[in-house]
Amino acid sequence: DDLPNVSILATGGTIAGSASSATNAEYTAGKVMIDTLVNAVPQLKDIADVKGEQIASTASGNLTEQDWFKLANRINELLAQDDTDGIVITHGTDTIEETAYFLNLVVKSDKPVVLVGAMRPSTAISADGPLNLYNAVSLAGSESAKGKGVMVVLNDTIHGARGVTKTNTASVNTFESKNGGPLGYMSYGKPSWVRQSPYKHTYQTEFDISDIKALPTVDIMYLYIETPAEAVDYYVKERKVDGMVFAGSGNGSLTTPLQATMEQYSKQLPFIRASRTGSGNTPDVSYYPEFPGSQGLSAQQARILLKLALTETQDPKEVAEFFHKY
Ligand SMILES: NC(=O)C[C@H](N)C(=O)O
Repeated sequence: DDLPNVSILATGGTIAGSASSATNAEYTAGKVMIDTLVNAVPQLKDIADVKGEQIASTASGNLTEQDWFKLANRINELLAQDDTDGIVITHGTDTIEETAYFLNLVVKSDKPVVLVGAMRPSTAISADGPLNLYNAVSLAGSESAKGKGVMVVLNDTIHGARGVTKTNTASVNTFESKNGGPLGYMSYGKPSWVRQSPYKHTYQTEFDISDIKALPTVDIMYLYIETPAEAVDYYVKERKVDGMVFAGSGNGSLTTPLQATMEQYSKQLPFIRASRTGSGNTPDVSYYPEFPGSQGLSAQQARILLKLALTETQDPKEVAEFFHKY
């Protein structure tokens, strides 16, 4: 047949969750294996030739950098083959925005890569996973999804990896694309597009993890009234971080004591200013010359870019430039 070949790489999450009844709010994530999820949506065979692989089976907060390497290397291997047209990754929604952005920076192909999850477990009344999976497989096999970067699909919406974030603990409409809006929408497998990302991604990026065994250590500190400045000493001296991201207040503001402590280390390692507000720009500003803004990236996405930037350069000024490109 001339259906597209789509590989589904499964990692767990609520889409593979199972509860004791169809109305129980408590469930175990990552219980149901990929073949069962695929068999639950027989319509998939009308839109693609689907192959499934189990990469992990967990709630997404438990995924590790080693899982990311496994996933990224497998995706690059599959997409290099002529008989793979696109990839779907089933994933828990809690951290889907982190894996999506990581893959957006390290996948070396313009073929579609789509992450998909669900807010209701597979056993629930009106489970959202089956239609989300149908949309994801269809999108991964779509010619028009090529070159758009890694995408996240839930609730009939196509989000680009940069800026997508979970905004609600329970709603099926939890995902939003901050600072720009979604790339498009899905209607029973049919994509329609409204924008493109102006940032570099996938086949355009300079990052290459194929020979890397571990990424530099980057942690996040969250700012609030009376944030202990000595926590910075702990991260630098005890944790021995290679860089740090601050979820600052407002557009990446710091407290005066925090700024003073950070300045002691600013020649040694980069500190990036993100925001705890959840949206809006975090620009470079003249009053914090040593501390570049994340340019609107959330702290958790800025951490990933900083890790990858540190594989290319240790120079804080050069690191800062990556935040304007990606
Ligand atoms: N809706 C979900 O998928 C949440 C789940 N705890 C996870 O991220 O694995």
